Amino acid sequence: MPESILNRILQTKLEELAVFKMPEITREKGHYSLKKALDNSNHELGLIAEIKQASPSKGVFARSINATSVAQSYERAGADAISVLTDRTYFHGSIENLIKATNNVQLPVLRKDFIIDERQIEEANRCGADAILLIAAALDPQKLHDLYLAAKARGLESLVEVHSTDEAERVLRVFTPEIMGINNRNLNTFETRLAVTEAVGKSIPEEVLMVSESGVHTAEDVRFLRNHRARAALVGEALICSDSPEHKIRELFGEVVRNNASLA
Ligand SMILES: O=P(O)(O)OC[C@@H](O)[C@@H](O)c1c[nH]c2ccccc12
Repeated sequence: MPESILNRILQTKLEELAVFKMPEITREKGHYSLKKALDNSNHELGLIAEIKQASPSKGVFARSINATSVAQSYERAGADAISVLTDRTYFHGSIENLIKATNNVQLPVLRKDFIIDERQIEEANRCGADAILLIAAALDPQKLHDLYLAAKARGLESLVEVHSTDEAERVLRVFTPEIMGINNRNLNTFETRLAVTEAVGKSIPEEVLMVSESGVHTAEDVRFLRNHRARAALVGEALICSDSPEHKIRELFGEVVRNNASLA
């Protein structure tokens, strides 16, 4: 059987953690709430806009980016929150990009990485992050719950990511996260289908804020997700690859607002 990409990434994380050094900085600001920001979105569907330079499936999208100006352009265009990929090896991200984003926007910032150890949460907190990603496919549910509580103890929220009904049910047997993400992309094969949100969403309780992640490219995609109970979308590639992220955000999310306004 071919080795899965997720397993390869997790192996690299273990190697990185073996030589991990905690940054010697202290957090200098309070925490923004991701949940509140998404609940209070001005869009019909909340938006977490992601700073992502490359991915194992698609290669490099943006060779050099200025994380400060990208984060600010997302904020100007009305994003409710920012996600910053910090994995270097597979996604060309960095902790420096996380620090740039948290220092330069007044929005909640999510640290997007493969988090398997409490030290990565402490690091995220020191760098000013407000939330972290916890991936069900990478952690057993009990460990995931431990990390969720370790984040919460530091004032950080967690986006708990699942890709299948089975994964969702395994997490929900242990605890009910406040925010759950349904990744439309399979992290082993990278196949991406928005219908994953439709299917897996059925097993997510009403009170959980449900975020649909990956593969959102058009206003029609946004409408589809909204019609299938998603309350927010996490969008990376479509924004990074457009000439103007601001224009793209309006194209994706503006139309939904206009449609509804015309119904009123
Ligand atoms: O670039 P996209 O297709 O808009 O996807 C963004 C985001 O959902 C994706 O980067 C992502 C979702 N879950 C992850 C876990 C690890 C790394 C990356 C991800």
